[in-house]
Amino acid sequence: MIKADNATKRFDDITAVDHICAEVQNGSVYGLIGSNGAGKSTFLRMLAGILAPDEGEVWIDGEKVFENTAVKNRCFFISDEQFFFPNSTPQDMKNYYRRFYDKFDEQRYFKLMSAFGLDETRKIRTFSKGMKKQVSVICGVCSGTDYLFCDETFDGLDPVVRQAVKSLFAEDVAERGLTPVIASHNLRELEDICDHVGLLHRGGILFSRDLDEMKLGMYKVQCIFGAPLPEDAWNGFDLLKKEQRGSLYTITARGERDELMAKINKMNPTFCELLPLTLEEIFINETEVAGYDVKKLLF
Ligand SMILES: Nc1ncnc2c1ncn2[C@@H]1O[C@H](COP(=O)(O)OP(=O)(O)OP(=O)(O)O)[C@@H](O)[C@H]1O
Repeated sequence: MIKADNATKRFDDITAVDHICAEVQNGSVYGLIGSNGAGKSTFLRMLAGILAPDEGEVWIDGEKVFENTAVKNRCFFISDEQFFFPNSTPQDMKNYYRRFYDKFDEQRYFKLMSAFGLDETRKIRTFSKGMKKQVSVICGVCSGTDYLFCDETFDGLDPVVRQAVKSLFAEDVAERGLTPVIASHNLRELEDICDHVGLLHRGGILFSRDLDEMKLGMYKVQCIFGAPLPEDAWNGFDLLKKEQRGSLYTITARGERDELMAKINKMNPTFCELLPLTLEEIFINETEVAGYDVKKLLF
C-alpha cells in the first residue's frame, strides 16, 4: 500500500504539494486527476521516491520511499518528459532497466516491441512522441515492478495504442497485482481503467473515492414519451441532471434501480432504457454533491 502522510513539497514560495494525506491500495488502479499546475507530477514524483518531501512522509508497504533502493526497485516512473540516454536505442534502454530491475522480463519486452511494431535498434531520438511513450510503457510493464507511476502516459497516444496500453495495465493488475497510479488532466483518458480517483487542486487532495462506491445509487435513463411531459412530471425524482429533446428525455437520478424504473414505467414511456454512466458524469455529479464545481477545476 502507498501512503502519503501530510506529504508537502515546496519550490521557493510555491507549495506544489500541500499536506496531502492519501492511500492507494495494492492491486487498485488509482487515477490522479487535476488541472495544469495542480501538483500531479510533483506528487507522483514524491510517491515514486524521486523527490523528497519537505514535510510529511511517503510510505510504501510501511517503508519510507525516498533514498530507499529496495523500495525503488519495486517502482517504475513513466515521466511526462520522456527520459532516454542521448543517442540510445530501445535496446540500450532495455539493457539499462534490466540491470536495475531484478524482475525485468526480456522475453515479454521482445514480444511487445514486435507487437507495437517498434524497431529496437533505431535511435529513440528519431521516434515520434507517441512512439517514445510506447517504448517507456513497454520498459515500464516489462520491469516487473509492483508499482507503476504514469504521468500523462496516454497523452499523445493514438486511440488504438491507448486501448492496447490500458489492456496491458489491466492484464498486469489482474495477473500479478500491479498497482498503477496514473496522473492526467483528462478524466476521459482514465475511463475504463481506474477503480479509484483522487482530485487534486492547488496542491491538495479535494476528493478521493472508489468508483464503484460513487456509481452506487446513481442511474442514467433514456426514455421517450408520446408527448413532452409537464414541467412537474419529474418532481418525485431525485434528479441530478435532465436533458430533453422533444419527447426524448435523458435523466440522471439517485435512488434504487428497480424503484426508479418502476416510477418511470408508471409514466407510460414508449421506450425506456438504462445507460451506463461515464466516469466524467459520475465525477461531476459526485463532486457537485460534495460542494465543488468540478467543471471549473478540470475543463
Ligand atoms: N522544479 C520546479 N521548480 C519550481 N516550481 C515547480 C517545479 N516543479 C513544479 N513546480 C510548480 O509546482 C506546481 C505544481 O506543478 P506540477 O508540475 O506538479 O503540476 P501538474 O498538476 O503536474 O501540472 P500539469 O498538468 O501542467 O503537468 C506548479 O505551480 C509548478 O509551477
